[in-house]
Amino acid sequence: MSRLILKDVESGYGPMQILWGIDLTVNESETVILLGANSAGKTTLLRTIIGLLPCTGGSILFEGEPIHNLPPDQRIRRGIAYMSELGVFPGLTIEENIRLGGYFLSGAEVRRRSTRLYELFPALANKRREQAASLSGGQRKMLGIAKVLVSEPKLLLMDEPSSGLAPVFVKQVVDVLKYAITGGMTLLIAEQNIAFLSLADRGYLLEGGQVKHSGTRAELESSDVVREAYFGL
Ligand SMILES: Nc1ncnc2c1ncn2[C@@H]1O[C@H](COP(=O)(O)OP(=O)(O)OP(=O)(O)O)[C@@H](O)[C@H]1O
Repeated sequence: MSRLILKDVESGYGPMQILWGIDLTVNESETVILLGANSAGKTTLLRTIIGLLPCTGGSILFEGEPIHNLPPDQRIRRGIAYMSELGVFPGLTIEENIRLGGYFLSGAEVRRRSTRLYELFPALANKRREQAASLSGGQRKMLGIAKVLVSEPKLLLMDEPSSGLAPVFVKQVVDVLKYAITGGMTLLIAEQNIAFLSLADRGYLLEGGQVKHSGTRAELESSDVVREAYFGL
Protein backbone atom coordinates (compact mmCIF):
# COMPACT_ATOMS: atom_id res chain seq x y z
CA MET A 1 0.00 0.00 0.00
CA SER A 2 1.22 3.52 -0.80
CA ARG A 3 1.98 5.60 2.23
CA LEU A 4 2.93 8.78 0.37
CA ILE A 5 1.83 9.85 -3.10
CA LEU A 6 2.92 13.06 -4.79
CA LYS A 7 1.05 14.00 -7.95
CA ASP A 8 2.30 16.79 -10.18
CA VAL A 9 3.73 18.72 -7.19
CA GLU A 10 4.99 22.25 -7.65
CA SER A 11 6.73 24.39 -5.06
CA GLY A 12 9.30 27.13 -4.58
CA TYR A 13 10.27 30.25 -2.72
CA GLY A 14 7.82 33.10 -3.27
CA PRO A 15 7.66 33.85 -6.98
CA MET A 16 10.59 31.52 -7.73
CA GLN A 17 9.30 28.11 -8.78
CA ILE A 18 11.79 25.31 -8.01
CA LEU A 19 9.82 22.05 -8.33
CA TRP A 20 8.00 21.21 -11.55
CA GLY A 21 5.43 18.41 -11.81
CA ILE A 22 6.92 15.94 -9.33
CA ASP A 23 5.29 12.49 -9.28
CA LEU A 24 6.64 10.25 -6.52
CA THR A 25 5.41 7.34 -4.40
CA VAL A 26 6.67 5.77 -1.19
CA ASN A 27 5.07 2.46 -0.23
CA GLU A 28 4.72 1.08 3.29
CA SER A 29 8.03 -0.29 4.70
CA GLU A 30 9.89 0.91 1.65
CA THR A 31 13.11 2.94 1.49
CA VAL A 32 13.16 5.43 -1.34
CA ILE A 33 16.18 7.56 -2.16
CA LEU A 34 16.09 11.00 -3.75
CA LEU A 35 19.31 11.47 -5.66
CA GLY A 36 20.48 14.68 -7.27
CA ALA A 37 23.34 17.15 -7.40
CA ASN A 38 23.51 20.41 -5.42
CA SER A 39 20.48 22.61 -6.09
CA ALA A 40 18.51 19.81 -7.77
CA GLY A 41 15.60 20.50 -5.39
CA LYS A 42 15.90 17.65 -2.88
CA THR A 43 15.61 19.81 0.26
CA THR A 44 12.83 21.85 -1.32
CA LEU A 45 10.87 18.66 -1.98
CA LEU A 46 11.25 17.32 1.58
CA ARG A 47 10.28 20.70 3.04
CA THR A 48 7.20 20.76 0.81
CA ILE A 49 6.17 17.27 2.00
CA ILE A 50 6.43 18.22 5.69
CA GLY A 51 4.72 21.59 5.01
CA LEU A 52 7.53 24.07 5.64
CA LEU A 53 7.07 25.25 2.05
CA PRO A 54 3.71 25.63 0.30
CA CYS A 55 2.65 23.10 -2.30
CA THR A 56 1.64 25.56 -5.03
CA GLY A 57 0.40 22.94 -7.47
CA GLY A 58 -0.57 19.26 -7.52
CA SER A 59 -1.34 17.16 -4.46
CA ILE A 60 0.31 15.25 -1.60
CA LEU A 61 -1.53 12.25 -0.17
CA PHE A 62 -0.50 10.53 3.06
CA GLU A 63 -2.23 7.23 3.81
CA GLY A 64 -4.71 8.11 1.06
CA GLU A 65 -5.66 11.54 2.44
CA PRO A 66 -4.63 14.94 1.10
CA ILE A 67 -2.23 16.70 3.46
CA HIS A 68 -0.86 19.50 1.29
CA ASN A 69 -3.09 22.11 2.92
CA LEU A 70 -2.33 21.04 6.51
CA PRO A 71 0.18 22.93 8.70
CA PRO A 72 3.42 21.06 9.51
CA ASP A 73 2.40 20.17 13.10
CA GLN A 74 -0.67 18.31 11.84
CA ARG A 75 1.43 16.40 9.33
CA ILE A 76 3.80 15.46 12.17
CA ARG A 77 0.85 14.29 14.29
CA ARG A 78 -0.21 12.01 11.44
CA GLY A 79 3.16 10.29 11.70
CA ILE A 80 5.57 12.10 9.38
CA ALA A 81 8.97 13.06 10.82
CA TYR A 82 11.55 15.30 9.21
CA MET A 83 15.26 15.21 9.96
CA SER A 84 16.98 18.27 8.57
CA GLU A 85 20.72 18.47 7.93
CA LEU A 86 21.18 20.10 11.35
CA GLY A 87 19.00 17.75 13.36
CA VAL A 88 19.90 18.45 17.01
CA PHE A 89 19.99 21.27 19.58
CA PRO A 90 23.63 21.55 20.72
CA GLY A 91 22.78 23.42 23.97
CA LEU A 92 20.53 20.61 25.21
CA THR A 93 21.66 17.28 26.63
CA ILE A 94 21.37 14.03 24.70
CA GLU A 95 18.42 13.01 26.88
CA GLU A 96 16.66 16.34 26.34
CA ASN A 97 17.11 16.12 22.58
CA ILE A 98 15.56 12.66 22.53
CA ARG A 99 12.75 13.86 24.80
CA LEU A 100 12.00 16.64 22.28
CA GLY A 101 11.78 14.10 19.47
CA GLY A 102 8.98 12.41 21.40
CA TYR A 103 7.38 15.56 22.78
CA PHE A 104 3.83 14.29 22.32
CA LEU A 105 4.53 11.00 24.15
CA SER A 106 4.30 10.41 27.90
CA GLY A 107 7.53 10.53 29.92
CA ALA A 108 7.23 6.80 30.63
CA GLU A 109 6.86 5.99 26.93
CA VAL A 110 9.90 8.10 26.02
CA ARG A 111 11.95 6.31 28.71
CA ARG A 112 10.84 2.91 27.40
CA ARG A 113 11.74 3.79 23.82
CA SER A 114 14.99 5.52 24.88
CA THR A 115 16.20 2.32 26.53
CA ARG A 116 15.93 0.54 23.17
CA LEU A 117 17.56 3.45 21.33
CA TYR A 118 20.50 3.57 23.74
CA GLU A 119 21.14 -0.11 22.94
CA LEU A 120 21.35 0.89 19.29
CA PHE A 121 23.52 3.94 20.04
CA PRO A 122 25.83 2.98 22.95
CA ALA A 123 28.03 6.08 22.43
CA LEU A 124 24.99 8.24 23.25
CA ALA A 125 24.01 6.15 26.26
CA ASN A 126 27.36 6.86 27.93
CA LYS A 127 26.92 10.60 27.46
CA ARG A 128 23.19 10.95 28.00
CA ARG A 129 23.48 13.81 30.51
CA GLU A 130 26.03 15.77 28.50
CA GLN A 131 25.29 18.56 26.07
CA ALA A 132 24.94 17.58 22.42
CA ALA A 133 27.64 20.19 21.71
CA SER A 134 30.16 17.80 23.30
CA LEU A 135 29.50 15.11 20.67
CA SER A 136 31.60 14.52 17.57
CA GLY A 137 30.04 15.22 14.16
CA GLY A 138 29.27 11.54 13.67
CA GLN A 139 27.74 11.16 17.14
CA ARG A 140 25.62 14.27 16.59
CA LYS A 141 24.23 12.74 13.43
CA MET A 142 23.43 9.57 15.41
CA LEU A 143 21.62 11.73 17.98
CA GLY A 144 19.67 13.40 15.15
CA ILE A 145 18.60 9.94 13.99
CA ALA A 146 17.76 8.78 17.56
CA LYS A 147 15.71 11.95 18.03
CA VAL A 148 13.51 11.19 15.02
CA LEU A 149 13.34 7.43 15.66
CA VAL A 150 11.92 7.94 19.17
CA SER A 151 8.63 9.11 17.67
CA GLU A 152 8.46 5.85 15.66
CA PRO A 153 7.24 7.76 12.60
CA LYS A 154 5.11 6.17 9.90
CA LEU A 155 7.24 8.02 7.37
CA LEU A 156 10.71 9.44 8.00
CA LEU A 157 12.04 12.16 5.72
CA MET A 158 15.81 12.53 5.99
CA ASP A 159 17.79 15.33 4.43
CA GLU A 160 21.40 14.41 3.62
CA PRO A 161 22.22 12.26 6.66
CA SER A 162 25.80 12.07 5.35
CA SER A 163 26.40 15.83 5.18
CA GLY A 164 29.59 16.94 6.90
CA LEU A 165 30.54 13.38 7.89
CA ALA A 166 33.84 11.58 7.39
CA PRO A 167 33.50 8.32 5.39
CA VAL A 168 33.83 6.17 8.54
CA PHE A 169 30.78 7.89 10.05
CA VAL A 170 28.86 7.64 6.79
CA LYS A 171 29.22 3.86 7.06
CA GLN A 172 27.93 3.96 10.65
CA VAL A 173 24.90 6.00 9.61
CA VAL A 174 24.18 3.58 6.76
CA ASP A 175 24.44 0.63 9.19
CA VAL A 176 22.09 2.23 11.75
CA LEU A 177 19.56 2.98 9.03
CA LYS A 178 19.81 -0.60 7.76
CA TYR A 179 18.89 -1.73 11.26
CA ALA A 180 15.92 0.69 11.44
CA ILE A 181 14.73 -0.48 8.03
CA THR A 182 14.67 -4.13 9.12
CA GLY A 183 12.22 -3.00 11.82
CA GLY A 184 9.76 -1.97 9.08
CA MET A 185 10.56 1.76 8.86
CA THR A 186 9.31 3.70 5.84
CA LEU A 187 11.96 6.13 4.63
CA LEU A 188 12.48 8.85 2.06
CA ILE A 189 16.13 9.92 2.05
CA ALA A 190 17.61 12.81 0.09
CA GLU A 191 21.27 12.13 -0.53
CA GLN A 192 24.14 13.03 -2.79
CA ASN A 193 26.24 10.23 -1.38
CA ILE A 194 25.80 7.20 -3.59
CA ALA A 195 26.59 4.88 -0.60
CA PHE A 196 22.97 5.36 0.47
CA LEU A 197 21.69 3.78 -2.73
CA SER A 198 22.56 0.42 -1.09
CA LEU A 199 19.72 1.00 1.42
CA ALA A 200 17.05 1.81 -1.10
CA ASP A 201 14.35 -0.30 -2.68
CA ARG A 202 13.71 2.38 -5.29
CA GLY A 203 14.85 5.87 -6.12
CA TYR A 204 14.34 9.05 -8.06
CA LEU A 205 16.96 11.26 -9.66
CA LEU A 206 16.09 14.96 -9.50
CA GLU A 207 17.56 17.52 -11.84
CA GLY A 208 16.49 21.13 -12.15
CA GLY A 209 13.47 20.50 -9.91
CA GLN A 210 12.14 17.68 -12.08
CA VAL A 211 12.30 13.89 -11.91
CA LYS A 212 14.84 13.00 -14.52
CA HIS A 213 14.88 9.27 -13.88
CA SER A 214 13.35 6.71 -11.48
CA GLY A 215 13.56 3.01 -10.91
CA THR A 216 14.45 0.14 -8.62
CA ARG A 217 17.86 0.13 -6.93
CA ALA A 218 19.20 -2.30 -9.53
CA GLU A 219 17.90 -0.13 -12.35
CA LEU A 220 19.47 2.99 -10.85
CA GLU A 221 22.77 1.23 -10.18
CA SER A 222 23.06 0.27 -13.82
CA SER A 223 21.55 3.45 -15.22
CA ASP A 224 23.68 5.56 -17.54
CA VAL A 225 21.81 8.67 -16.38
CA VAL A 226 22.78 8.03 -12.75
CA ARG A 227 26.34 7.08 -13.64
CA GLU A 228 26.66 10.26 -15.62
CA ALA A 229 25.17 12.39 -12.82
CA TYR A 230 27.33 10.81 -10.11
CA PHE A 231 30.50 9.63 -11.66
CA GLY A 232 30.73 11.75 -14.80
CA LEU A 233 30.89 8.52 -16.81
N1 LIG B 1 15.51 30.00 0.89
C1 LIG B 1 15.63 30.00 -0.45
N2 LIG B 1 15.23 31.05 -1.18
C2 LIG B 1 15.34 31.05 -2.53
N3 LIG B 1 15.83 30.01 -3.24
C3 LIG B 1 16.24 28.94 -2.57
C4 LIG B 1 16.16 28.86 -1.13
N4 LIG B 1 16.65 27.66 -0.75
C5 LIG B 1 17.02 27.02 -1.89
N5 LIG B 1 16.77 27.78 -2.97
C6 LIG B 1 17.02 27.42 -4.37
O1 LIG B 1 16.25 26.27 -4.70
C7 LIG B 1 16.98 25.41 -5.58
C8 LIG B 1 16.95 24.01 -5.02
O2 LIG B 1 17.66 23.99 -3.78
P1 LIG B 1 17.61 22.76 -2.78
O3 LIG B 1 18.22 23.20 -1.50
O4 LIG B 1 16.23 22.20 -2.74
O5 LIG B 1 18.56 21.73 -3.54
P2 LIG B 1 19.18 20.38 -3.00
O6 LIG B 1 18.96 19.39 -4.10
O7 LIG B 1 18.66 20.05 -1.67
O8 LIG B 1 20.71 20.73 -2.95
P3 LIG B 1 21.73 20.75 -1.71
O9 LIG B 1 22.28 19.39 -1.67
O10 LIG B 1 22.72 21.77 -2.15
O11 LIG B 1 20.95 21.13 -0.49
C9 LIG B 1 18.36 26.02 -5.73
O12 LIG B 1 18.41 26.70 -6.96
C10 LIG B 1 18.47 26.97 -4.58
O13 LIG B 1 19.26 28.08 -4.92
